[in-house]
Amino acid sequence: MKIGVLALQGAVTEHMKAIKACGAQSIAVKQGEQLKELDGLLLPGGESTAMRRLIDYAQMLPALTEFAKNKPVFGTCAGLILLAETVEGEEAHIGQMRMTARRNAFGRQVDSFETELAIEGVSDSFPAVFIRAPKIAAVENGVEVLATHEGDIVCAKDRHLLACSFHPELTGDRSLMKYFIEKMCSKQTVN
Ligand SMILES: NC(=O)CC[C@H](N)C(=O)O
Repeated sequence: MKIGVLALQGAVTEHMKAIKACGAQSIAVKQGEQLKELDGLLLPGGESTAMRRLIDYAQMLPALTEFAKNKPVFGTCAGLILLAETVEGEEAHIGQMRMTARRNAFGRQVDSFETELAIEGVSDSFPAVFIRAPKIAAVENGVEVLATHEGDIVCAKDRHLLACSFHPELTGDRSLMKYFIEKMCSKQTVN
């Protein structure tokens, strides 16, 4: 199994390690061409505006959008924002996941926090690290809410697309990455 990590900016190395720890091959993706060989793609946390600029510079947006239409993609934090069909107050980016993202919904960098979350079908107590995290302000019909934090949606699944507000790569708990790789990438279902 080959899982790519969009490697233009953000928490790339940690995700590459997490993918390897789940028994898959991890590939640092810097060009659209590389997407062809992948079974799934991870969009890391970082800064979505910076990532979008680098995506445009590498002319990758059409290839990323095409990939996300029918292949498994997991967007974490800034990656969630890239995946969202609607981003409050700004243009969408890849835009394939049927939800609305609200950037920096949990405050500033100093308001970063860690909490234990119940994630449906994944874990009863997942250690979730929130760093200037977005929340999922709304989901459309058919999108499964997998986790909430104090009423806010922080993890959801839309067909072959998965997104979470927090940084799953920053702790040793690999259960969410395992879920993505084993349950979502190995099937290769096209809608
Ligand atoms: N840790 C993160 O990925 C933060 C996301 C960042 N605040 C953004 O809007 O892109």
